Amino acid sequence: MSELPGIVVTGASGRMGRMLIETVRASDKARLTGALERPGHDWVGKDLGLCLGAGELGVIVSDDAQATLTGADAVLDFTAPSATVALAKVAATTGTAHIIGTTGFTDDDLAAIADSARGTVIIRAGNMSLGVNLLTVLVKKVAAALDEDYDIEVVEAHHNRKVDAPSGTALMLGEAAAEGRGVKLADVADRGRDGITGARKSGDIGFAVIRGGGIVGEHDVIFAGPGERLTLRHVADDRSLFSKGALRAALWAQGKDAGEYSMLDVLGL
Ligand SMILES: NC(=O)C1=CN([C@@H]2O[C@H](COP(=O)(O)OP(=O)(O)OC[C@H]3O[C@@H](n4cnc5c(N)ncnc54)[C@H](OP(=O)(O)O)[C@@H]3O)[C@@H](O)[C@H]2O)C=CC1
Ligand SMILES: O=C(O)C1=N[C@H](C(=O)O)C[C@H](O)C1
Repeated sequence: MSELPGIVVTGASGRMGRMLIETVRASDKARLTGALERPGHDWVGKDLGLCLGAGELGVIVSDDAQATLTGADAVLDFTAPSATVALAKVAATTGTAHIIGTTGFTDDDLAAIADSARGTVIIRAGNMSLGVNLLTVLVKKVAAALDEDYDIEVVEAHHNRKVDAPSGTALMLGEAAAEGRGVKLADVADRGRDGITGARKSGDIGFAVIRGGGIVGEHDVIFAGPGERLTLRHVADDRSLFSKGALRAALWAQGKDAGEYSMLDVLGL
C-alpha cells in the first residue's frame, strides 16, 4: 500500500495551527510530516509534541520552509499575508500543494500568489467550512433575484485577537453578492462608515464589523428591502470546521494540475 499524503502545518503554534495539527493527527487519510514557525520562534528546533504539552511526536519544528516542504505533499497555511506570500514562492519550487486559509491580503499579495500558482496547486479560501461556501452560492442566487431596492449589508463578528477587517469570509460573501448583481465588489463596497456619511448609496454593499471575546466567527448577509428583510446567516461554533476543510482541500489537491483553486472546486459547489 502506498504511503499516506505527507502534510506540513505552518504557523504551528497559532490558534488554527494547533487545530490543524490535531485534525491531521486524527486523520487516517494523511500523516503529519513537518511543522513550521517563523525564525526566532521559541518552538523552532524542539519536538512539536513537547511544545504542545503532549508526548514526543518525532516532528521537529523548523524555520526552514524549503527543507520542510521538500518531499511533502501539502502545506496547510493559516498565518499572516507576508508569510503566506513567501511560502507560496517556496511551495512553487517544491511542487507542494499550498492550502491557504490566511486572510487580509492586498491586491499585490493576491497577484504574487497567482504567480506562484503557475508552479503548484494553490487552494485559497477566506473560509474553509462547507457551510460558508454553500452560503456564498445562496447569496449569489438571492442577490441575482433581488434588485437594488434591496440594500445588501454584510455583518461579521469575531474574537478580540483578530487583526484583519472585514473578515475574509465577509469579503467572500460580498464578492458573491456582487457577482449575483453583475457588478465588481471594488466599485460598490462601503467598508468604513463614521461621522456624517450621507445617506446610503443605492447599489452599495456595506460591511460592518464586531470584535469581542472569543467569538469563533459569525456572518450575516442582510437584504433590506421595502417592507421586508431577508437575512442569511452562518455561525461557526468550533475551529475544527476550518481545519477539516483545509485537510479535505489538501487531499483533493493530490494529482491536480498546477493552478489556483477555491473551496467551491474542492466541494464541487
Ligand atoms: N480560511 C479559514 O477558514 C480561516 C482563516 N483564518 C485565518 O488564519 C489566519 C491565522 O489565524 P489564527 O490562527 O487565529 O492566528 P494566530 O495569530 O493565532 O496564528 C498565526 C500563526 O502564524 C504564525 N506566523 C506568523 N508569521 C509567520 C511566519 N513568517 N512563518 C511561520 N509562521 C508565522 C504566528 O506566529 P507568531 O505567533 O510568532 O506571530 C502564529 O503562530 C488569519 O489570517 C485568519 O483570518 C482563521 C480561521 C479560519
Ligand atoms: O480570524 C479568524 O478567526 C477567522 N478568520 C476567517 C475570516 O477572516 O473570515 C475565517 C473565520 O471566520 C475565522
